[in-house]
Amino acid sequence: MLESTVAAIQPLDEAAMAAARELQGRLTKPAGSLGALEPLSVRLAGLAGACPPPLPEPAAVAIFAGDHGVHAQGVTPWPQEVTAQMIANFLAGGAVVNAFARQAGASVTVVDVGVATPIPGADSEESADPAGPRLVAANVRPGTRDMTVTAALTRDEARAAVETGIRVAGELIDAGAGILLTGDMGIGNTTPSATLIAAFARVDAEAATGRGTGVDDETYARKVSVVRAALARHEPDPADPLGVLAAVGGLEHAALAGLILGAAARRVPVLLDGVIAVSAALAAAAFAPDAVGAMVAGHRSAEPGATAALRHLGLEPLIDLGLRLGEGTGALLALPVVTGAVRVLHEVATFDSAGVAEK
Ligand SMILES: Cc1cc2ncn([C@H]3O[C@H](COP(=O)(O)O)[C@@H](O)[C@H]3O)c2cc1C
Ligand SMILES: O=C(O)c1cccnc1
Repeated sequence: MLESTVAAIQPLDEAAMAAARELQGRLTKPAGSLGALEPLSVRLAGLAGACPPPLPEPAAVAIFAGDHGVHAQGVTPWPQEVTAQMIANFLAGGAVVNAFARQAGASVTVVDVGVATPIPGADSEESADPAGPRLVAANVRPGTRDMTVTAALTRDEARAAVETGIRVAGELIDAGAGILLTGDMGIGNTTPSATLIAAFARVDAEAATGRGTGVDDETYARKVSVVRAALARHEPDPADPLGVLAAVGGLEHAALAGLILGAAARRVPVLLDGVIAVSAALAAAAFAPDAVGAMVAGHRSAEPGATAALRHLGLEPLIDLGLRLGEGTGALLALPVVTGAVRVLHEVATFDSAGVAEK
């Protein structure tokens, strides 16, 4: 499934992009006045192979959740159980991602791809709201292994998680989604994110590592040395993305890479959230460079590694609000910007049709 998905990812359609550029030039506004929205609309036309491209509706957030063996190294102040507890919170609709999803009109799908502790209330018989958040049980293993000691995952485990992401993308698109948004939950996951960014974007451990949920100076220094130790132990080869994900990734990172590949193969845009998402996007781009055409960077996370990853991908984030939460929150806040970029091509009059004089 991974190989056939990668093979299905094709370059953007040049004719549709030319048509969108030409249309942008005829709309009743000075050329270029919509800034970053104009090249975004052109790229989405190229992705859809149509001008105008479809409005990116409805939106679906997929939150991939997993735990991390490297938690044992003291890289986060939060207990591992918080991953499972936050899943219960997502399913009850009480997290920030739920508030923003309601605002944006997006569905929420939570995928347990490798949580280590029981999800409170997950086995309850209570009939869930069919329109409410949904849990997909796809646990590959209860958390990764500690990457400072051994590979986090076997190649087969990493592949299973990637293929879960591809499958979820296909299911959401089959159910009608016009855009996918990445979400994550996994206590400790900014550490593998930093390691993936250092490996793929070839930046130093310190440049790739941030303070995550707000660690103190001592924990930050430990975190950088954990990233450095993992890189030294595994010497991950960016030309072998499955190997990199297995050595130093997380199950949610692998699944997010799969979601991105699955969206790109179906030519549906995927709106990236923060540092976890962009580290997974580096893996997706290593599998299939043309997958970058389907990626829209929602926001600039406060994590320094996110900026390094976006630079490597050649993506400019749409918004920059200093967010450092994850869950899909930054992607959801950026969604109206993406919709606006496309809506312009559908609804704005041309100088000709509106009888507005040109300069
Ligand atoms: C209550 C709570 C809710 C969250 N929602 C997202 N994250 C975010 O923080 C975690 C990564 O940070 P670190 O690597 O420092 O542990 C991830 O679970 C991420 O999604 C949360 C973290 C907490 C504590
Ligand atoms: O950038 C993010 O998404 C992020 C940053 C810190 C902690 N969790 C997530």
